Amino acid sequence: MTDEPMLTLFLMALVAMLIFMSAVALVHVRYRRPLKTLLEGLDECERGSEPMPAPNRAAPLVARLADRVNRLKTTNHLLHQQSIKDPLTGLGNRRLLEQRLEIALPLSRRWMNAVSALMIDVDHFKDYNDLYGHQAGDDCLIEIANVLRDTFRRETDIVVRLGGEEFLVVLLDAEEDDATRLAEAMRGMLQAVGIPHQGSLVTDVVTVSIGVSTTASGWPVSLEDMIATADAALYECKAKGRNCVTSRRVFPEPAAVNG
Ligand SMILES: Nc1nc2c(ncn2[C@@H]2O[C@H](COP(=O)(O)OP(=O)(O)OP(=O)(O)O)[C@@H](O)[C@H]2O)c(=O)[nH]1
Repeated sequence: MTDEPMLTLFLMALVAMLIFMSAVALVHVRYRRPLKTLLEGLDECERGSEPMPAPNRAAPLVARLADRVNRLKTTNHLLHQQSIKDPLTGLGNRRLLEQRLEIALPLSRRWMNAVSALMIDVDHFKDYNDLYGHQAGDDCLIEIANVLRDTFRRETDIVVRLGGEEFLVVLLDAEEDDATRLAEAMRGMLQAVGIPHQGSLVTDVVTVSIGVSTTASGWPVSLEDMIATADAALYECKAKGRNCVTSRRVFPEPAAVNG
């Protein structure tokens, strides 16, 4: 072989190698680096609620992926919010209550704080619906939810609609007399709002009956115990003629105390 074909071959190999290396560098800059940033961003996202950072000079595909991930995160957040909210009143629902109490009840027990639950039931609500119609009934429930929001304003107050015309409020670090006073305030405020209810046997406006249950400080109790006791207190209210507040203390099962 002469020198000339060898040189040509060498130059061709050099050009091929340069093309290959440029391609590798291009893939690295346009895809690998942004993808790495994207994956690091995904890890960050999983740890916190920060939006996904779009990598600098990202390849269009990678930027679109970051955008999709962010949209999915927003949708997930919205779905979660919807799953813990009552759509009619905007208050929380039972799932929210359970989520918050999972943390709050053990903490309250450890700090020896009393916890109170208020079971709130609208008086003669079936008659209200029958007289004014279902839509008016819905509006009435929304108005009651507003009175609840106005009464229970602490960040730690948990206010939910359990379903139908039943609401539950859980007050952390609230003794029986504080809880009863607040329940009375709510009952009075709703009566003062004066939503007409000509079908009520109590008075001519919408009223509520409230059963209050309070745990003994430092004792283990479950949400079920609190609801059952508040329900029993509510039953007493209804028997006494409605539009009133009755309270009871919650005592845990002996097994729970020993366990
Ligand atoms: N408008 C409306 N009505 C509802 C909703 N959920 C439940 N209800 C009605 O609430 C009424 C509850 O009736 P009852 O459980 O008999 O209670 P009540 O008539 O308030 O009787 P007392 O509690 O004993 O005073 C029923 O007529 C249900 O149809 C709702 O989301 N919207």
